[in-house]
Amino acid sequence: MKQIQMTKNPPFSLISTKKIIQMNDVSTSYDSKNFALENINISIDRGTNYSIVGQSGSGKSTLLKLMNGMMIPSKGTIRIDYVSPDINNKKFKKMMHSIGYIPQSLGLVKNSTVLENILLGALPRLNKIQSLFNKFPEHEIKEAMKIISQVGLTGKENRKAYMLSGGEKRRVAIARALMQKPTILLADEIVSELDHVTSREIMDLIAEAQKRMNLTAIMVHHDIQLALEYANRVAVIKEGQKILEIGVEGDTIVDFQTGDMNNEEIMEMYADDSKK
Ligand SMILES: Nc1ncnc2c1ncn2[C@@H]1O[C@H](COP(=O)(O)OP(=O)(O)OP(=O)(O)O)[C@@H](O)[C@H]1O
Repeated sequence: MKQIQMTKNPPFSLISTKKIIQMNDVSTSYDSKNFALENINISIDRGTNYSIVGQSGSGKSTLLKLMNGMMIPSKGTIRIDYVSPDINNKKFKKMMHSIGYIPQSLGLVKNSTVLENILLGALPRLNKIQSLFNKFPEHEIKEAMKIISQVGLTGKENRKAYMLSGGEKRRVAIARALMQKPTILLADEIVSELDHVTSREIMDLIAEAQKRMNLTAIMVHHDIQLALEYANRVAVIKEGQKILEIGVEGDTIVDFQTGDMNNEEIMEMYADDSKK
C-alpha cells in the first residue's frame, strides 16, 4: 500500500482545519451598559469535548449563543470553522444546520411524539413540497429510528413529549440534534436537575455520539467535577470573564492558562467561589 508522505511543514490547510472555534478578545452585552462577557479568548480543536462552567449569571449561555450566531459580539472576532457566526452571513447560514444546539429549555414540541420531535432535525433537508406537507421521506424516518435506538428510546417513539421523564426528554433533545448530522453540538446545562445516575447516562450518551460522529461537543455545566470527568478542557467563567482553562492530565488538573496547579488548589478555588 502506498504510504502518504508527511512533510515537516504541512501545507496551511492541514494545520488550519484543526481549530473549529476561535474567539479573540470577544465582548458582548445585552443592554450596551454592562458586558455579559468581556475579553474572552477561546480556541477549540475539532473533535474536542469542551465544557464551560461558572456560577449563575456568569455568562455561560451567552457564550453558547455567540457560537451559534444567536448573538453577535460588540467587540472582537469569532470564527466557527473559519466562518463568522452571523445569520446575515450567507456562508454561516449554510453551515448553521451543522450546529446542533440544545437550549436549557430543551425546546421540545410538547404535544408531538418522540419520533416527530426527532424528525425536526431533518427539516432543512426536505425539498419544498416535502416541507409543505411536512412529509419526511422513508430514509429520514429510518435514520430517526436508528438514532432512537442509539439514545435508548426504542418503544417510546409514539409517546408524546410531555409524557416523558426528565432523562427521556433530554434523550429526545440529543436525538433531534444528532438528526441534524452536526459537526458541533452545543448543550446548555443538559444534565442540571437530573440525579447522579441519570446525569452520567446522558453524559455517556453524548460521549458515545461524539466518538461515533467525530463531533466537537461544547457543554455548559454547573458541576465542575462532572465537567472535568468528561471534558478535555474546561473553561471557568466568572462575572463574564474566563478566569481558568483547565483539564485533567493523568491524576492532576492542569491549568492551561497559567501553568501547572494541583487538583486541590483548583477545587478549593472553585469551592470558595461557589460560596460567594
Ligand atoms: N435576554 C437578556 N437580556 C438582558 N440581560 C440578559 C439576557 N440574558 C442574560 N442576560 C444577562 O447576561 C448575564 C449572563 O447571563 P447568562 O444567561 O449568559 O448566564 P449563565 O451563566 O448562563 O447563567 P445561568 O447559569 O443562570 O443560566 C447575566 O447578568 C444576565 O442577567
